[in-house]
Amino acid sequence: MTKAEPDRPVKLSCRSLWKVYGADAQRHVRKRDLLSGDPSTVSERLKRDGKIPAVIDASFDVLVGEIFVVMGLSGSGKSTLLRCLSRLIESSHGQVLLDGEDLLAASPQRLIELRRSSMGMVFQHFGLLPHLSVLDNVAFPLRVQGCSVGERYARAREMIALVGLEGRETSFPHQLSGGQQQRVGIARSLAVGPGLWFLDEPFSALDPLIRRQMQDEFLRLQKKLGKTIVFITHDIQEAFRLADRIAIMRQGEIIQIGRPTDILRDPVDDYVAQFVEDISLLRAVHAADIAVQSGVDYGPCMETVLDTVYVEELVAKVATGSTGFRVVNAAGSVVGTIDRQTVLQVLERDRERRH
Ligand SMILES: Nc1ncnc2c1ncn2[C@@H]1O[C@H](COP(=O)(O)OP(=O)(O)OP(=O)(O)O)[C@@H](O)[C@H]1O
Repeated sequence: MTKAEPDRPVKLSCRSLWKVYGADAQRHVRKRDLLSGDPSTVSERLKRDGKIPAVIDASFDVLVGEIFVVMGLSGSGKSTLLRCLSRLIESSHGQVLLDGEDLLAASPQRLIELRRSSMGMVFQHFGLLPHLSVLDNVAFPLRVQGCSVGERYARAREMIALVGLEGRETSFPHQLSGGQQQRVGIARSLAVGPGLWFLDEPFSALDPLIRRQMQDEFLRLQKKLGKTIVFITHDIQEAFRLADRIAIMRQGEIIQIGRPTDILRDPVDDYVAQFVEDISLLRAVHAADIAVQSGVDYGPCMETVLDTVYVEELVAKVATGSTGFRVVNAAGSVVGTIDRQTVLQVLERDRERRH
């Protein structure tokens, strides 16, 4: 298996993926044409020929256990990319490897198996079966897999509890709010225990408050489950809240891939810089990003914090008297320290870039 980081194997690998729409594109777009020049020139040529290059030469790796967010404006190609990755549609060219297995070469039978056992999918429109109860909706994919009644109801109840819908097992979709329906969709997609989870704008039909709650819920679930996730959104705030890494798409091309803090610090061009100008550094930079290996003791008002907390939290602590921080990871090992001054510098930098 390829390794992008020493201890994080690659779950999903996408190599030079293209999807071109248009009359007879599948027949008329030849692979050698796609490879006949630099991708931007090829894509301009395709457009002149009346084709729509929806995904242009996309390459990236998604690591085991990471939330990989694909972000872009409407029409930038996000859904098309996701559909090519899950092979809901056929790409025009490229390679998609799931745990090293070439998905684009998989037989229809193998694809069905993979979809049933290894991939979960959640879409914006919840896609629940209206005539089935919550319990039966969640148990449905297990029925398709051929699990016994006892087994599938037990698992479905477990998933319903996981998404906080205990007590609503006998309700029907129309009796639930949008947020609750999406929870059922999430429970259903998790029922088969997929290692890879595709989410296409799962919260965008929800109003802002519920959306925020669902994002928190999603992060809580992910902490527990540690799935590998490809998450599509057009909402930059959502992308920055959820992502381990973000891929930014513009007109079919991925123009930057990076951790939220790297994108903020070093946007690849003015387009990306404008996109992220409203994002607060305080909610994008984590303690781990500014910790240094110094071993300095900042005295009795030094606090211990997790490496995943945002600087926003550190600012609040500094305001109430903290003199510095000892930063630890989830296993409790010290990864570094942060002095009060560094926290205040991030605050200052955030003020400068937003004024
Ligand atoms: N079946 C199709 N036939 C022709 N063109 C298509 C088809 N599906 C998508 N497109 C075009 O491909 C481009 C990318 O569309 P896509 O739906 O992937 O974008 P998106 O970023 O997901 O947009 P949104 O956020 O609005 O869903 C658009 O120009 C769209 O019009």
